[in-house]
Amino acid sequence: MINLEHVSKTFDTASGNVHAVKDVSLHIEPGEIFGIIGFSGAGKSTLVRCINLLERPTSGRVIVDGQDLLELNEKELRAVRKKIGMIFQHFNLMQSRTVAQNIAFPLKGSGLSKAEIAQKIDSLLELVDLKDKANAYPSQLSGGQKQRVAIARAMANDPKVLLCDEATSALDPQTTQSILKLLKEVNERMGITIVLITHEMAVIKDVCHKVAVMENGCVVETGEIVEVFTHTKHQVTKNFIETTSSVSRIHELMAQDSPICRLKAGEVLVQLKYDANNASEALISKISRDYQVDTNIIFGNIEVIRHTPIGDLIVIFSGSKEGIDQAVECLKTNHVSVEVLKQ
Ligand SMILES: Nc1ncnc2c1ncn2[C@@H]1O[C@H](COP(=O)(O)OP(=O)(O)OP(=O)(O)O)[C@@H](O)[C@H]1O
Repeated sequence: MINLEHVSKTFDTASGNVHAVKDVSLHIEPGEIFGIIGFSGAGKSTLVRCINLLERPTSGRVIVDGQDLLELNEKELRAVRKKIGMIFQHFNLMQSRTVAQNIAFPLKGSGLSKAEIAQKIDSLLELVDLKDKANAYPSQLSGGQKQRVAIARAMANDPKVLLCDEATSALDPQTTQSILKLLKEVNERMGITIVLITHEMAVIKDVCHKVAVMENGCVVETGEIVEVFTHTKHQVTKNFIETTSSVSRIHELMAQDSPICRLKAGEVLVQLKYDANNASEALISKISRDYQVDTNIIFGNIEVIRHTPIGDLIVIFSGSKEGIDQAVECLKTNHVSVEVLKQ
């Protein structure tokens, strides 16, 4: 659906060049919810704005639904942009217009009759559950309701793609959940491809199928969400995942030299990560049997991401050095991620 090929964007500023996006290539499948996560300034917004050419890349290709956007003239680009809706952190609603007028705005020049537009607004209000607010003004709405209006407006032209730039960052956790649920519904019911920027891993975990992690203008890691959570490659990704997991407390406990992670001679403290396909319980009894390695589970966490249970365990292995090495190898061969924290 969306192909970004070697996309770079450099801003020419008074204080020199800013390389906001550096040689990014991404492939986003139709119907996918694709998350882009990174800390402030990583280049997320610039990259997403390259998808509808709100920013023109300095180099590279942007292909949406088979069309190379950089080769289109203004008129062709306007037509393509209608099929790419966008929502923003601060909603960008027109304050002097009602909810219904805001939603109707993108339908100007669409050729639809007044009755057809009224019907369309009605069904969009129903979709975002705001039927009773058609004549309200944005100032009379809560943040979550404003974002619902923005979603309805972005959907007015039946887009194929919806770009969400920090769409939940200004909302409280409960409202965030309700907006994410609505985005999931839009994706599942209408098959709309969603590209979602955030700096919160919890948002990615809740709704995305795939994720790209950005740092300093580059994509440093990308993949299926379960794979990225269970076989994390890059330190930035680890830092983001730690914000959503209680298991990361182990690092604090180690720094405090807590008694629960003090080791006796020959013991090793490890973190195991696994998904439902390689559940570690059976493997733990296997390594105990085959290599005489005892496993003491200190604490752990199991959560369900994209219908897949993902486990994260902190354990102490005790046994011979050779036995522990073989046990670690056995776990890795069975696709359990093993990180030695202390030995
Ligand atoms: N129009 C612009 N002119 C000059 N520099 C810009 C412009 N837009 C963005 N930048 C710079 O590009 C870099 C990436 O910014 P961008 O907004 O894409 O990052 P981000 O990851 O979305 O950050 P945030 O989460 O804070 O929005 C930053 O250093 C920013 O200052």
